Amino acid sequence: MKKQGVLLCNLGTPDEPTTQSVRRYLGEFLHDKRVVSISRWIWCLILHGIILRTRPQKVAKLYRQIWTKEGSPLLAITQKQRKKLQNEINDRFIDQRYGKHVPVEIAMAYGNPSIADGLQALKNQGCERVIVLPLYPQYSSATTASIFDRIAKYYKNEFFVPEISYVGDYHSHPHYIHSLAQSVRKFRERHGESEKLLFSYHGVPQRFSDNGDPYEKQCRNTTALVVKELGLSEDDYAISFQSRFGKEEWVKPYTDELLTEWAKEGVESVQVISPAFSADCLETLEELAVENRDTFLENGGSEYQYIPALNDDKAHIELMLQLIEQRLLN
Ligand SMILES: C=CC1=C(C)c2cc3[nH]c(cc4nc(cc5[nH]c(cc1n2)c(C)c5CCC(=O)O)C(CCC(=O)O)=C4C)c(C)c3C=C
Ligand SMILES: [Fe+2]
Ligand SMILES: [Fe+2]
Repeated sequence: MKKQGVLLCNLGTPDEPTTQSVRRYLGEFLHDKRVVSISRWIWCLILHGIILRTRPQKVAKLYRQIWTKEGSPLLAITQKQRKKLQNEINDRFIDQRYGKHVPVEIAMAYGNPSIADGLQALKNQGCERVIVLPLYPQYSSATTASIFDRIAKYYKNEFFVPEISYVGDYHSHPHYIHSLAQSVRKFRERHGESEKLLFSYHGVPQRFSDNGDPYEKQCRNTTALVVKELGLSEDDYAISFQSRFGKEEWVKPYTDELLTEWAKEGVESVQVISPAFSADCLETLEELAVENRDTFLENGGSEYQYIPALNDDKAHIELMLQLIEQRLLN
């Protein structure tokens, strides 16, 4: 029986909310061809000449607003997810079912702990089979595939490559859909209903969809499935895309524009959920919960509430466990 291990992956975050640390993180992130694919020399000129000179200071200020005692929310939440998942694996005697201890490690595509750190930790524990779970419910080449690239890069220098089982996406997994629907229901039990429910996803350039990246389609499908489970009608909800970066066209509608339109049309209350994020981070805690809230209220809306990501909720850990158990070999 092969010893098996799990690698929980996410995007990554700076080590500190300082200009220097954010510059290092953005430098690594924005050099990835999966994220920005324009001609290298043109992009390096723009990146080093403009973006890395101006953006880090601005973004570090935003990180300082969401930073916690435990560090960046994205990393702190991923660490909690790991701990709870490991406890579940131990408590349910999954180890015994699969013969040997099943360790769970975390890794980030950019920053720390890196994909190489995570794979090295599993190697040190003797894993001959690795289940990679990118915590991106919807597949995108900018996210899921960039983790795949880093895994391949790590093994280029290794003599032994373990068997790898890779979770491509889980955008329509029944337990994921149910967990999202439950999170809306529970939020509404506590805070009451809003006029509109907005499903705001991190966007990608329109070019991605045109070239066959299934991300947008999967976001739309997740929304349709959650809406069906909640029994909402067309007027009750909408889908939108946030976090645009750069000058090209991104998939539409844009979250900030839709919120402005709604507020101007007289929509008074909105609740926003962001299903592409498995952990709250800068894009939800600052952009969605603060910036977009201001946009809605400044344009005439009166109530705006953000529904937190699934984070380390019991149902989310259960979903991860199901995704892993489907892939563990006896
Ligand atoms: C959830 C899926 C994500 C997709 C798809 C995605 C695509 C994508 N992102 C950028 C550029 C930036 N994203 C940034 C932050 C960020 N992005 C995601 C997730 C997805 N990105 C997360 C979880 C985070 C938050 C990280 C944190 O530390 O909290 C940033 C950094 C912040 C900033 O400078 O604004 C950039 C830049 C592109 C270009 C892209 C698709 C091509
Ligand atoms: Fe460069
Ligand atoms: Fe992003």
